[in-house]
Amino acid sequence: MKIAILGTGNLGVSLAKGLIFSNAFTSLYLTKRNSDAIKDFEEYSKVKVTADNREAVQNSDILLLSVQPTQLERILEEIKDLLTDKHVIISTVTGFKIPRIEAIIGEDQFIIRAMPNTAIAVGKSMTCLCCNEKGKKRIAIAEAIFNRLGTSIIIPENKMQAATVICASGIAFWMRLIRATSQGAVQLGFDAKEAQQLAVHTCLGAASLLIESGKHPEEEIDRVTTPRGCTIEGLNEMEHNGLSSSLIKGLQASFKKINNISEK
Ligand SMILES: NC(=O)C1=CN([C@@H]2O[C@H](COP(=O)(O)OP(=O)(O)OC[C@H]3O[C@@H](n4cnc5c(N)ncnc54)[C@H](OP(=O)(O)O)[C@@H]3O)[C@@H](O)[C@H]2O)C=CC1
Ligand SMILES: O=C(O)[C@@H]1CCC=N1
Repeated sequence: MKIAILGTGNLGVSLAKGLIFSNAFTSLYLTKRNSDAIKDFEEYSKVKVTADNREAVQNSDILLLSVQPTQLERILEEIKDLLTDKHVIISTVTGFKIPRIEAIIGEDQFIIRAMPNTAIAVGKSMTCLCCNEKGKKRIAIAEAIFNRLGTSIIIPENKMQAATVICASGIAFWMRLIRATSQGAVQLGFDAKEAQQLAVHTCLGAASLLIESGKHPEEEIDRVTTPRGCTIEGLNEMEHNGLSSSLIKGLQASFKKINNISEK
């Protein structure tokens, strides 16, 4: 696959790392106006760094667009006359809906929206996908790419904002939960390094249990909570202080914000 990432910033760099470490391309163009900032990627074979989006488009088939929402229109205008039937356009841009993309480059393009997260750098992204009518013929390509770099599901476009909150912003939310666990572990006597190790591997264990078993979290919780034991004592104290409620409210606030941004 000849892939280009147009707009190699925070997410684009994560995408590039994931693609490089999974060796998932025959050539990879990375673009950025300040391309010097990502020059180091040229150390990898088959990777080309440039500020020239048009050169990248002409030499690639899969175009991953990963700029800020306010920057997407400009880049689409810049490349639209170069688009042919070989191109699959995959946008990770938040809130920039397919009809807006079609209004710039036309409906007769394979257009896919992807909402990955930065864990794509280590092949562990949860990525949600949707596409335009024509894109249905190429969605399997996007699935192949994102399944190699984690897990993907196809969803209707009207759920992409919610997916952004849960999966993309979700990385930040989980990081805070891990940090809080580490802080608690330090208070209980572990040094900072040990505390983080305990927190991340316990978090990984919890997620792995649910992935492998497909069970509801509460079923696994029941296995841990000894009657009158320390687990239920801790859980109830957390809930009295609003753990679940706080998380749900945070997700709702994030969702409200993303809808406001997208309307502008
Ligand atoms: N960060 C995340 O975890 C996630 C982000 N997203 C979405 O992905 C998109 C990218 O996010 P993020 O990586 O955080 O944003 P960044 O601002 O970090 O990256 C955008 C990059 O695009 C480059 N750029 C801007 N204009 C052009 C242009 N005309 N040609 C080439 N490159 C250009 C910028 O560099 P320069 O100015 O040098 O050109 C910058 O490095 C956003 O729409 C975001 O909402 C989605 C999921 C997760
Ligand atoms: O914080 C943001 O708005 C973007 C979208 C998801 C991740 N970063």
